[in-house]
Amino acid sequence: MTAIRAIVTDIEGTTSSISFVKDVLFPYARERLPAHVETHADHADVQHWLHEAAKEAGLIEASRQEIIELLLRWIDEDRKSTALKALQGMIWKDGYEAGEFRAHMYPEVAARLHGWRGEGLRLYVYSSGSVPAQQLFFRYSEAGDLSPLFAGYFDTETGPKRETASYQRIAEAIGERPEHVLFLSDIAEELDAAGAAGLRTGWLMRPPLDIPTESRHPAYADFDAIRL
Ligand SMILES: CSCCC(=O)C(=O)COP(=O)(O)O
Ligand SMILES: [Mg+2]
Repeated sequence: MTAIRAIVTDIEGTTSSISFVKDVLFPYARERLPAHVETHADHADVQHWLHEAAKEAGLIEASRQEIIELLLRWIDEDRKSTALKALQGMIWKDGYEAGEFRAHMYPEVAARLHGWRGEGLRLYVYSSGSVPAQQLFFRYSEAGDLSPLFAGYFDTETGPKRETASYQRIAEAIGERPEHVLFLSDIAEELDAAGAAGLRTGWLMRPPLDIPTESRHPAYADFDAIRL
């Protein structure tokens, strides 16, 4: 078997629970998004992402209020829009820094990440959340600051998570042949795309899911079960 030299992990459903993202992070951003956009309307980055959101929706000359309503709808639909994710990340920063929440980590994740680093593997994140949101997530985790463990972060600016070309770009960016890179996710379509790019894959099926006897990607109940 080819040696694994780098691991790229998804966040939601893989290192951390879906419910932390859906029941804590998304409502926090939803509640504060209108006021955040209004009070930061003169900031260049906020203006940029509002413009990008309107462009994505094909809205011409939309008012700020219309774009805010659009973004709230996208939060409800869990749309993986790069513009929405950038704005959500800015709002979550306030929550993390005020100590209102810490990012959930499944119990074995921190020790296993430390273990892989100790074995010389390079670790990366690929999530729909923006790169700044990912950095905050691991910096303010329930298991302490895990951000020093990661060599880099990728978001949808690299491409959608269900497209093969995104994984080809990631392998190229980290300077490894795809067969030396293991991608971990809970979503079969993401793993299919990574596998088609030649990456090794690991499907996290956390309890109460049962590990099937056969599956199209190697399936694991947690990080400790992963065999490199
Ligand atoms: C960076 S934490 C928030 C994650 C997020 O916004 C999201 O949509 C989850 O996407 P993932 O690709 O990690 O499943
Ligand atoms: Mg996921």
